Amino acid sequence: MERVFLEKIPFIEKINSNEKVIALGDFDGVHLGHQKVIQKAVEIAGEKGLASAVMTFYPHPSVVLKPSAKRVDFLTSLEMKAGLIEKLGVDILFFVRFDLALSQLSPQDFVDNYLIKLHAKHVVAGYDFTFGRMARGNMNNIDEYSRSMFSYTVVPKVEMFGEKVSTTHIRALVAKGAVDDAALLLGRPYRTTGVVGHGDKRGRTLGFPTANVESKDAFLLPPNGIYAVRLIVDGKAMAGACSIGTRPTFYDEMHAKTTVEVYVLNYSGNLYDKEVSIDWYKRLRAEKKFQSADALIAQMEKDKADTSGYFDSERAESK
Ligand SMILES: Cc1cc2nc3c(=O)[nH]c(=O)nc-3n(C[C@H](O)[C@H](O)[C@H](O)COP(=O)(O)O)c2cc1C
Ligand SMILES: Nc1ncnc2c1ncn2[C@@H]1O[C@H](COP(=O)(O)OP(=O)(O)OP(=O)(O)O)[C@@H](O)[C@H]1O
Repeated sequence: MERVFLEKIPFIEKINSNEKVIALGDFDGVHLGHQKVIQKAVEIAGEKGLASAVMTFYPHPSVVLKPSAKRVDFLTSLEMKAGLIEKLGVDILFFVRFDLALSQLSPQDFVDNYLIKLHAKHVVAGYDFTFGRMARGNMNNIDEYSRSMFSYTVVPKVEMFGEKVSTTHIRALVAKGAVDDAALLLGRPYRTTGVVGHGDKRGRTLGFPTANVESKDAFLLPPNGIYAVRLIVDGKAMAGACSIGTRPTFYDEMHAKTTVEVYVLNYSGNLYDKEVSIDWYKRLRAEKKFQSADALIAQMEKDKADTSGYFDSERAESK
């Protein structure tokens, strides 16, 4: 898949002249609704013998339109988003720089300067997609702006649990720890990425060495607690119990710092400085302050058993 960053109009020299079917949207999370929109574009491109493309925006429009609300709750980094879109069979991914100037374009200027210039022959978006200043352009009036240069398809609402599958809903689920429900809407487990740093090295003295995962991207993290996860290292997925929290057994509130640590089941080896991903499957319990290290160890034994139990039953179900 070709990745093209479009910084400023005119960017015409960057564009190949292939006629395209373009799917439009922000696509944070690439959830089931987004997948439907993108798959539709790939399918129509196949039928018409055109190239398939996705147009997305960076940074996220809310970063520009509401700078006061510092966003730290993205479901996917730019890199993850691109990887997921690539898997859907898309030929070209356009990242359009979203700035105030872009937000002020009229719907007609957006259509002229982006869709027509990029040689769109067909456009696909969800039923609630909007474009142009004050969100005046939408899928009911897009035809008025198209200059008869492209046709279009509107993807109807994809629903689950009786409501629209949306990034807003998935963020709310992750934020309350319902990572199992979030996975149903994403079509895969919720994933965060990071690098394994050097923790306090206390874990091994407790008999539970942990990989402390430090993220550079502004991912949304589930709330403090213990989770059944898979840690992905060098392409290999390993079951683990993940603790996210301030370790109240060892640190008082004054010294509390949130860490994300994974105890990988049945593993001994060195994970320091590795780039890893965490797939979040199931919240097991809240974080607690224990009266002694021994009491914490007893609970961690139980967490380990609960994690094994969770993945055993998951395996049995998928057979
Ligand atoms: C499965 C698991 C459950 C944990 N549960 C708690 C807990 O309930 N309370 C707590 O204070 N710390 C908890 N921890 C965090 C431990 O205190 C932490 O792993 C230990 O202090 C080692 O820290 P270090 O990796 O920075 O050396 C848990 C860790 C794991 C792996
Ligand atoms: N559940 C859905 N069903 C059909 N189309 C959808 C659905 N969710 C998103 N889309 C479409 O996918 C594209 C990208 O949507 P967008 O990134 O705005 O996400 P969203 O999930 O609707 O997010 P938000 O919760 O922020 O409104 C748009 O064309 C949008 O209309």
